[in-house]
Amino acid sequence: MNHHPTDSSEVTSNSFREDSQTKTQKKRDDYLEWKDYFMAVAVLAAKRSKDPNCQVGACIVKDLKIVGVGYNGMPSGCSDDEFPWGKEVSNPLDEKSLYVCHAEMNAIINKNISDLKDCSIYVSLFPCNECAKLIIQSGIREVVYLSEKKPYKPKYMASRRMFLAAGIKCRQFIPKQDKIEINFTTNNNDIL
Ligand SMILES: Nc1ccn([C@H]2C[C@H](O)[C@@H](COP(=O)(O)O)O2)c(=O)n1
Repeated sequence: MNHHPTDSSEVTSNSFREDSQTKTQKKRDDYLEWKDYFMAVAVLAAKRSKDPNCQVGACIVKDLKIVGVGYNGMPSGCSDDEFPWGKEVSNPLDEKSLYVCHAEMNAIINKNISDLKDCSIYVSLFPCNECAKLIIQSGIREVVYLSEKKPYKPKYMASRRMFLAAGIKCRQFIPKQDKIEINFTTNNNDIL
């Protein structure tokens, strides 16, 4: 019996060709590396901060999964319109440092797993001594920071001292690229 290609078999062989083409296509190579991604999440979280002078974000990671995110802000129930954001002000009770929860503290408190043993924390600014204590006590083993302010200040020197003593790996993040772009353009028009 003679077999002539039918329309349907042509369709099948064409779609096979398309399929195998798609399969041999190389993956894109400008995707975000894990470390850049986690630091980008920390930097993005910082954009939620209402602090007029300094915005910090933190992202806690376990086995390449994000388990906590935070940024510096007033405690729950303490209105960020009413509590002071000032620094070195005449009334000592108006110092923001008395009230603000640091990004690392919020990320630790916001954790969605039972404990942070062996986690890494990505933070956009080097942690102060109070956050260093929290980081150590929570079981976090690695600190990756983007920048540091005044490393000679006792509160930052104390952090380094504690990290070293507690065996916490601490390193500065060197980004692959200076900038990443996020845009909210939708593909809605493609549907039409
Ligand atoms: N690792 C850090 C360092 C600082 N912060 C917060 C705390 C304050 O809101 C602000 C520092 O303000 P500044 O004294 O520089 O005006 O940043 C943090 O959350 N995490």
